[in-house]
Amino acid sequence: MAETERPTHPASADDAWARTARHASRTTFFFDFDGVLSPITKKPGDSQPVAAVPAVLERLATKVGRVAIVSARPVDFLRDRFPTLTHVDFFGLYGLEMLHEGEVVTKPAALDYVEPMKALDAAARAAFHEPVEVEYKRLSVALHFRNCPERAAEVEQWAHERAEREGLKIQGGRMVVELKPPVNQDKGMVITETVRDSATAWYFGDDMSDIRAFDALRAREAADPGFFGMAIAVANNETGAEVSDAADLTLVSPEAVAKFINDGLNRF
Ligand SMILES: O=P(O)(O)OC[C@H]1O[C@H](O[C@H]2O[C@H](CO)[C@@H](O)[C@H](O)[C@H]2O)[C@H](O)[C@@H](O)[C@@H]1O
Repeated sequence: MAETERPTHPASADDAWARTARHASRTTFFFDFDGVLSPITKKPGDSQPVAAVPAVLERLATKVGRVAIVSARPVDFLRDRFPTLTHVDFFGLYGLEMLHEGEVVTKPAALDYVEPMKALDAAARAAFHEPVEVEYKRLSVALHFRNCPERAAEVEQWAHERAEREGLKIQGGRMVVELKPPVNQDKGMVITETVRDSATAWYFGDDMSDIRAFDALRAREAADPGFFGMAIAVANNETGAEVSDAADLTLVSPEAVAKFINDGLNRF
C-alpha cells in the first residue's frame, strides 16, 4: 500500500490537494530531511536526497507560497546536499539556525554554546569510537548507535549524565541521542512562526522531533478555523508507529514522498 490515510482527520489527501490548488500562494510545504527526503544510511555523513527530490522541490516552490526544509542538521549540511535549490528555505538544528539572504543566522541564545559543544565533541570522541558515531553539529553533538544497537543503553546513559552535569537538553531519535543547548527551540516553533500568514500548510516527517511540528499544525487549526494543516508521516520501523499515529497520512519512503508531490502538482 502506497499511502495510509488517518480516518480521524476531516479531510483526505485529495481534499488537501484541492485546497492547496485553491490557496496555492498561501500554502507552505515543510519537509524534514533524514528519512523523508533521503533514505536512512548507516553513517550520518553518507545521506543524500533521493534523485528526484531537488527537481520536485523546485517545481513545488514555483507553484506554492513557500517551501522549507526543517531539519536537525546544520544549515551548511543542507546547503551542501542541495546546491541547486534557489527557492527553498532552510531551517537547521531544529530552527536554531536559518538561511537568510545567503547567510546562516543563529538564534542569539544558542551562540553561548559553540565553545561548550566543541568540548563536548572532544569528550564524546574520547569516550566512544566506531561503531558508535559521534556527529558534531556546531551547536549540538549527536551520538549514533545504528551500527551497534546493543550499546544503546551505554551511549544514552553517557549522554544523559553529561546533559545533567552541563545543563544541556536531550533529544532522542532514530538510533541516536543528541545533546542540545537548553534553548527553547523546536521544529514546532519554526512551524508556528512560519505559518502565521498561511491558509494551508503541509509537514512531512519521520521522527520524534517532527511530532512537535504536527502538533503546531493542529494548534493553528484549533486557533483558526480558516487554516488547514496536513501532517504526513514517512513509514519506518524505528519511530514509525508513533509518528504515523500522529499524522494524517503515511507514505512508505522518500521516493514515495517525491512521487506524491509530483502527482499532486499534476492536478494544478
Ligand atoms: O531532522 P532530520 O533532518 O530528520 O535529522 C534527524 C537526524 O538525522 C540524522 O540521523 C539519522 O539519519 C542518519 C543518516 O541516514 C542515520 O545514520 C541515523 O541513524 C539517523 O538517526 C542526523 O545524523 C542527526 O544529526 C539528526 O538528528
